[in-house]
Amino acid sequence: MRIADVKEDIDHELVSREQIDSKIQEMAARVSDDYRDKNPLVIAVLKGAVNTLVAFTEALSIPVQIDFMSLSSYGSGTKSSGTVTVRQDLSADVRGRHILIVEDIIDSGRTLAWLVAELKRRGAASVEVFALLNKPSRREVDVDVKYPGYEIPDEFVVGFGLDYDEHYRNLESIAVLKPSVYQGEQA
Ligand SMILES: Nc1nc2c(ncn2[C@@H]2O[C@H](COP(=O)(O)O)[C@@H](O)[C@H]2O)c(=O)[nH]1
Ligand SMILES: [Mg+2]
Repeated sequence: MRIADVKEDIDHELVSREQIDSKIQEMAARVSDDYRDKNPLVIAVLKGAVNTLVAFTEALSIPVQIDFMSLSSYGSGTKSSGTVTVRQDLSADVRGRHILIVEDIIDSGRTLAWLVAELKRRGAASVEVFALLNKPSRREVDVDVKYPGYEIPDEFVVGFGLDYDEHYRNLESIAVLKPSVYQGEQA
């Protein structure tokens, strides 16, 4: 789906598909070098990171395993509740594994900080992060992102896996949603 298909809901495009693909290729090349001979386990946070995971793992030149975790701190709104809930856990045992987390976006940092700590608690040998988008002005908790994507302003974005209330995930690029779409939502 393209911006033109939902143009009444979109304020403007923020990251084009070409920019997304180019950043993912750049990070995949770095990761392929860094993880050669490490047999990493790539963990994607559902559902928003799915598009990034697929493009990223296809661009790698090393074999990896893939697993998923479904975490929620947002419910159906645009503001984090601050509490991370596990909706679906990993199927893999992370003990002794080199883990690379793939995330769509870092906002407060609470989701990632929780996940990194949890994977270390479970005995991972190492835990690093690739996040396609980052809103540094919103940070509440420090997170170390070894493979950063694009820094974006404090705006609510959708597309390339990111949703508002389960809509817009199949938009091909990343765009700012018009506030009129979500104004009036429950706090
Ligand atoms: N569709 C959007 N989802 C967003 C946006 N900013 C954050 N998020 C979701 O929250 C988590 C991370 O939040 P955090 O506060 O714990 O860092 C992220 O994975 C998304 O699911 C946004 O602008 N649009
Ligand atoms: Mg996410």
